[in-house]
Amino acid sequence: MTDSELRADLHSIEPIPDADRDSTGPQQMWIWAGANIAPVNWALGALGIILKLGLMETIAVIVLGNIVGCAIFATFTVMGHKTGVNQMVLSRSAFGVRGAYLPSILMFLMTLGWIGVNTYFPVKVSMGILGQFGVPDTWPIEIVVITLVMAVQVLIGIYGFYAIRTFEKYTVPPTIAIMVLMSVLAWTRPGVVNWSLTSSLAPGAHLAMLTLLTTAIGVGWGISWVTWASDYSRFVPRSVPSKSVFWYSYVGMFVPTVWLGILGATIASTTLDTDPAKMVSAVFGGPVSILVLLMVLHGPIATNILNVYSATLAALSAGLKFSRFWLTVIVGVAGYLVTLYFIFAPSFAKAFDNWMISLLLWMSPWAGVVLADFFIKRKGKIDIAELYRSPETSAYGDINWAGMIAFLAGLVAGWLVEDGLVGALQGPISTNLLGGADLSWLFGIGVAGLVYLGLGKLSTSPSSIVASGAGR
Ligand SMILES: Nc1ccnc(=O)[nH]1
Repeated sequence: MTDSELRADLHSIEPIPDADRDSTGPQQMWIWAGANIAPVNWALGALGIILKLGLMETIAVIVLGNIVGCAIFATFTVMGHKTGVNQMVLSRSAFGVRGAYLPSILMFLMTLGWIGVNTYFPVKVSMGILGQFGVPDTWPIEIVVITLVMAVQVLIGIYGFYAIRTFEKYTVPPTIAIMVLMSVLAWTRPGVVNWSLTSSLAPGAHLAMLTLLTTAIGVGWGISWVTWASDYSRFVPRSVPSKSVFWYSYVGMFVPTVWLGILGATIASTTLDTDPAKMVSAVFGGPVSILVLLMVLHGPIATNILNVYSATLAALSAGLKFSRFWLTVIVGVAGYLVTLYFIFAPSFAKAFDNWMISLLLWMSPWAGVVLADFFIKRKGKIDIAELYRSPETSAYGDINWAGMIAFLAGLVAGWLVEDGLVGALQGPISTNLLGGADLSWLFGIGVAGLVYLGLGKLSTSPSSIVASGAGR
């Protein structure tokens, strides 16, 4: 596959010209719904049960957390819609042209990790279903399944936005139908759900776990998508109001995330296990399992095509210039490694929690800085041409130290009040003063945003001059 074959249907990181901005609100909704009708979203709910919350409170954490988290996410889609620019180039206005290389590289690496995370579940479920047909669950067969799933998702992903939105538009509605069928089966059959499951934790540990899971599976889920948001909303024309971009993206992310989280929690309430293969074979047999297999295989593809596409944009935004061929190789290899890590980890639930908590640690302060810069400091007005000038000449500067310092401050603040499952992710304030509560996402965003605005008041950086003369 060469660059020229793809160029026609693929934009890079330049602003999308008005003539090419032909996406719609509903398409944005299908994109985010598709990305979240993924089996990994079952894990969100199952995680609450495995880490010993009761069923109803797990459901409450998922619902209430996502009301907030999806709003934070949807706010970021507005940025791309207003400017036509992808998320990582947009963050140059807060971090400087080369300063933004830092989040771009973090975003690139994290995205490769997600590809592996998303591949774990479908591989496990496929093995469970194949097992019902007599195929043994051995590691060579797992490797074959991982390879097939990885190959398809990487191929679609490198085709870019137009392939993605068309794929999601047609595949998401039937997938939703399967999701509904699964839910009806799971929720109406006797013995599948233990509705009265309550927490076995002592009161103090219980409260700490509620806050930890609010970060990991509640508010954190929406935040975990913010660095992708504008990459897709930049294709929606200016004639569509930003408000409708916000709401379509919100609903697209909220509904499947919450729904599948609840489905995962309810099934886990009796299996008490996150092993998705066990979850599926415990509840669905025969022909239904084939449908479930289809949904399960669709999920990672729908998610990972976004990951592959946005990983490319992040790499380009970091100034890296490598061919699509090498990108594909890197993506494939990294995806394999992370998938293997999860498959061989003794506890998927704990590995997944560590993954979520540690990536939110940098994403929350990043989000705080970017929100404060775009919506408060610049009031939504960006001088787009300046984002693309050389580091020496751009009005946004080479490295904006206010952005960097605020990011670091938010990172430290978030860590101090974080309480993950391993020592490195347990901050002293949380363990010593807060009884183990985790408030990392909130302090990460809040402290980073406030420090950024505070530093802006102290100095008149070149960028604040541009803000007043903003144009498009
Ligand atoms: N939560 C996620 C964010 C980004 N990519 C994913 O695959 N998942």
